[in-house]
Amino acid sequence: MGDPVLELRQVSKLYRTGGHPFVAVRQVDLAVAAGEIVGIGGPSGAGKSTLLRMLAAIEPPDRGEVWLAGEAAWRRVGGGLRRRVPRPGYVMAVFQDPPGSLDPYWPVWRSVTEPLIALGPRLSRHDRRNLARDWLARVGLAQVDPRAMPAQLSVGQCQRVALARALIAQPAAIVADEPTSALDVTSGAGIIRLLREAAMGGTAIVVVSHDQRMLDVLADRVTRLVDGRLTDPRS
Ligand SMILES: Nc1ncnc2c1ncn2[C@@H]1O[C@H](COP(=O)(O)OP(=O)(O)OP(=O)(O)O)[C@@H](O)[C@H]1O
Repeated sequence: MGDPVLELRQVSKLYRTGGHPFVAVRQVDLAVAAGEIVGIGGPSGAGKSTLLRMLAAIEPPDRGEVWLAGEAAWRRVGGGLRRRVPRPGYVMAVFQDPPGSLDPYWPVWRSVTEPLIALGPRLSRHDRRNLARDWLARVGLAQVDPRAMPAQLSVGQCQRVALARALIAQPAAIVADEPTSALDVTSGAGIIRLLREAAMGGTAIVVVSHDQRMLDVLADRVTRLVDGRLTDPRS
């Protein structure tokens, strides 16, 4: 088997609020292989979102290491840290606040197709709109005009736009924070199907949620984060 797509090695994260240190994530080890879906449950404030941000190499850990495809994601350069990902769009994140994670001044087509720009293909505005229309249909938003602005969409629709944006560049990994929280049962089932399809295509997926049933249905392996510590996987 090759290197894990995403890996945390003894990762800890500490926040200082009002001068008081608070350990949000404690010595977590986690490795996710290509095509694997890992679910992480746990109570509010357990550190799940913090863990996802570190898996996506958005935020560096204070202790331990994040590895992507067998390479350290953060390198010390001078006095600071430099982020290194194997390629643009290697890991795509879907955050908990879908409207807030879309640029409010961009039409939906632009947000959905943005990850493709970093990968190099020169696409006309016309092509980008058509591609966005296809991907919107795949996430159950065939009725949404790609020229719509985020403010014209519901929270659940924004959540699906964010998922289309994550899927479009066929990333090596997707990390998703409560990806079905704003959706009705049918739409949620559609998202679960899309994530499964992505995993069958080789994408490593980590989903955090309070919804234990959804995690049980979706994931190959479900674990829990409690007070920043990962408990033993249940399967
Ligand atoms: N940027 C930050 N600065 C200070 N404290 C933070 C920061 N981000 C998170 N925390 C704290 O770290 C802890 C874990 O937060 P986190 O959002 O990771 O939990 P969570 O399990 O995702 O919670 P929820 O399920 O409610 O979203 C919380 O106590 C939170 O207040």
